[in-house]
Amino acid sequence: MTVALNLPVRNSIRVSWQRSQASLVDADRPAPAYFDGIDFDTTLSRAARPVIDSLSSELTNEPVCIILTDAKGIVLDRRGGDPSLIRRLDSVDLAPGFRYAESEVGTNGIGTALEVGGPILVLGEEHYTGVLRTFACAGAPITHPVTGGLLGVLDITTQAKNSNAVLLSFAKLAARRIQERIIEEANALDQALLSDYYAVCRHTGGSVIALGDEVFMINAHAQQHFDSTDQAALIDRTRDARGGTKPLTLIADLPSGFSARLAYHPTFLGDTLAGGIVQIREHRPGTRTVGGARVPALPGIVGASALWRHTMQEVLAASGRAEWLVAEGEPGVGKMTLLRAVHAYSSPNRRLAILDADDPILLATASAEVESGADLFIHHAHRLSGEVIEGLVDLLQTVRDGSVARDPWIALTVLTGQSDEQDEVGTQLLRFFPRTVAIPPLRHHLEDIPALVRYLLGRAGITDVTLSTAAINQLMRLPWAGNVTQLRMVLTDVARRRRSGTVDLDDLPAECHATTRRHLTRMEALERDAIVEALATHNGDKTTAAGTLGMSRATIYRKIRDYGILS
Ligand SMILES: Nc1ncnc2c1ncn2[C@@H]1O[C@H](COP(=O)(O)OP(=O)(O)OP(=O)(O)O)[C@@H](O)[C@H]1O
Repeated sequence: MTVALNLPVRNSIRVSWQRSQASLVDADRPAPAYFDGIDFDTTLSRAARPVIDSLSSELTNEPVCIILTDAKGIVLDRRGGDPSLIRRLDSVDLAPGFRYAESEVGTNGIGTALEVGGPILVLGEEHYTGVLRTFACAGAPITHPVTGGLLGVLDITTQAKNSNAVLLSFAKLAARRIQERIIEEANALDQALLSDYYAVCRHTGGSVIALGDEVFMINAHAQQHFDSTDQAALIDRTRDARGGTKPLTLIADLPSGFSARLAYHPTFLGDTLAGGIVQIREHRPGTRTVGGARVPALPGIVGASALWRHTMQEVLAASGRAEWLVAEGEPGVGKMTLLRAVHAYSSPNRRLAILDADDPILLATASAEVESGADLFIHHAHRLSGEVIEGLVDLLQTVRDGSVARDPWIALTVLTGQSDEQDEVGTQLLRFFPRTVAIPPLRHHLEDIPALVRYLLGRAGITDVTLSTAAINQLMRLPWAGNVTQLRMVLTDVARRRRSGTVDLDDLPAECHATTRRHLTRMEALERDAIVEALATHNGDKTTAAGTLGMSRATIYRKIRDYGILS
């Protein structure tokens, strides 16, 4: 079907038809996109709920529906309406999750109100697509009363034959009522935040920042204590905490050379997050940097993030003091690599004997090495048997008693959490180690990924391949359950498939297109990879991808969400 753009219609409608045509909207079968995982705990949804509750209670079984959308036209809520109207709305996908943007379904009360930024009534034949011409829709935009930003649309839809001039007044009234509720809620949330902020300022007397939705406050103590460039760095760092619902500690590297620890605590009003309070605690100079000196570059070790440098500093400090050390962390975080590099730096003239817990002659080798004056490193100590642990305890006791010629430095690595769960024997071993350093998982220092990628590619002799910014950004969004080891394997895989040039987002293996942290079974991983492949083959078209996989549209949307596939 073609739309006659020269029909005698209102100017606003004709212009909307022209826009619809320019967007290549299918005038016969519009196909609004579907979005899963809608967040219902937003300022708009919270403010709209009671307004829509009250209006819709009067409209049950009336041929009128109230529809709320977000600023993109995605339907968030649909209420009221008799069964026949609901069926008809379902048949044109005017239902929660579908996007009623003008560019997708042509002229309509929702999309056109968003496009023109004002209220509009679209009556029957004024709709661009044929299937919508049996409806009349009045859409009124809802704007944020403080920022003026567009939040969504309140739309009233009925059948064209029931259309009535008051529809638009009704929609405008409801939109205004929602805006009033947004102000009421914002006031209450800001009050809660302000009261927490003053309480923390009074209680601590230190530097405090309050982070609200629309509010940012930094107290006088912080302004006096930090110069303007350090303040800018602090403010920048608080971005990572904004919106957090759990307490969080962040380290901020300041241009002055100091670093600060930021302790974030969320503030709630009932169940609603009002914002959060950040207390700024300065690190004593020397905790992360010795006398203001930078952490030395260690051969074979990459990473300049605050957290990674802090970790290096802790291991360096223990090794420098010859303090026996346990390095604890998830698999592949770099425990062994870091300990070896630190030892080579701190004690270049001493031999480090590296033993793995699975070594069947570990005990004999360890004794001989210590006797010969070597330092000792036991990797994966959480896997040591009780018998070997007992032998090691005896060996370490002998060393402590001063029975060996030269005091060795001894380090262990254990998997995260294992040092707390050791049995009696393990505890006896660990009591020789006064210091445990947590080696952070890669997801806690994602900012090191660009440097790690360059380093790992170079180390593998892959010099003709670089990663595009989009590909690097994608790597920096992943959970990396296998840490740096997993990153190394991904890069090897990438380089096998592309021997030179720039690796883009689509060249990354399927595991890099999903952000789920859940451990997937083999079958689930295969299914996830098949969905990623199908989406890539069909340029992200979920309906076609679902068809080729023999899935329904609803199933593919659910699986995309479950597997965290980035579409
Ligand atoms: N900061 C880093 N700089 C350079 N390479 C790193 C870094 N961290 C880890 N790697 C590399 O990642 C891989 C895994 O490191 P390593 O074997 O030290 O981890 P691990 O924590 O001891 O692992 P596991 O417990 O699984 O044995 C190695 O190839 C190592 O070179």
